[in-house]
Amino acid sequence: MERWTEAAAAGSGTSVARSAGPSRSCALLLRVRVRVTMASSEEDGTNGASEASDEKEAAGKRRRLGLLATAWLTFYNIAMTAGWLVLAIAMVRFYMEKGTHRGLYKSIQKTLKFFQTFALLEVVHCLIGIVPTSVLVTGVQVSSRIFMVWLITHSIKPIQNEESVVLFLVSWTVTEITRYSFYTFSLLDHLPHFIKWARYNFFIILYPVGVAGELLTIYAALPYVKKSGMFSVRLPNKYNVSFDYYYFLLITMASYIPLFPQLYFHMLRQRRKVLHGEVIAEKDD
Ligand SMILES: CCCCCCCCCCCCC/C=C/C(=O)SCCNC(=O)CCNC(=O)[C@H](O)C(C)(C)COP(=O)(O)OP(=O)(O)OC[C@H]1O[C@@H](n2cnc3c(N)ncnc32)[C@H](O)[C@@H]1OP(=O)(O)O
Repeated sequence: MERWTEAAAAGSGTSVARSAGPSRSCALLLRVRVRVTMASSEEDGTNGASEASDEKEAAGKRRRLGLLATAWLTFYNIAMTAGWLVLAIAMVRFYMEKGTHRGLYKSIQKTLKFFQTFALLEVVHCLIGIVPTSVLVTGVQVSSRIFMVWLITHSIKPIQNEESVVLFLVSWTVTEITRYSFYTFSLLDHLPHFIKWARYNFFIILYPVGVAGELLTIYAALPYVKKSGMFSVRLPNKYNVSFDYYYFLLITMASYIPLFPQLYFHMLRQRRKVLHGEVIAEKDD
């Protein structure tokens, strides 16, 4: 039988770490979640009491979040789950009808662009403190997706039929259906175990597969970018500034090396915390 308690490790003893103000996500507060493992619910006979306290905790969490924020997040997560589901259905239908991935991106691009761009709001959610997530981690995750959608796949038409595009599209889609439905059911206090399990297990495979798809797609774009000189600014010009998109892409690819492991290990820590109740001490930002 497990029960969660949260304590701020700033020497303040047992103050609750989950406050919903902007300072929540920005303060360098060390959040420590302590799992109190009880001998067994049958032995101590506290099963009912513990369930009641879980419910109280959930109700307290909702109160702290505020009705408006909860309503907005519920709407947002339902809309995003629906959007990515529409995308999944469109991809499966396309493949079943055409039997090839060629033309797939073109057929789903509008939906993809809309919902992936809408996800910029996630950074706003962190900034205003209505979700307890790091602005930095969310920012890197969302900006790399926006970059892939707008500055790579949308802008460089010849690569839209690459197999690697399918690789990241499928990884993103499965991930997002799971993730947004996880948030929705959590907010509604009816989280099926399978969704929780999927949220914190699928990423183990989908994250590397998605990143491989992204890197291979950028790699495929390099010759076109070099040849066309797109998004590049050459000297001489009146601002005396030069920018080479080709080298920018090489630097971006290299930046996956330090950044991706951080996101992956963040998710592994979340997994240990949520599925196995391990004690985690982590800086929020
Ligand atoms: C300009 C160019 C820039 C280029 C940069 C290049 C470098 C990039 C390198 C890395 C590239 C990565 C590319 C990504 C590829 C893919 O996505 S591949 C597919 C697989 N992907 C994944 O599995 C993604 C996994 N990532 C995520 O889940 C998130 O993006 C995250 C930010 C990493 C998630 O972290 P976090 O939010 O901390 O985890 P959770 O456990 O889900 O949430 C923590 C708590 O926050 C609550 N919450 C969060 N969001 C919401 C919400 N929308 N609604 C309600 N609640 C929310 C959540 O419930 C948790 O609360 P508690 O349960 O109370 O703790």
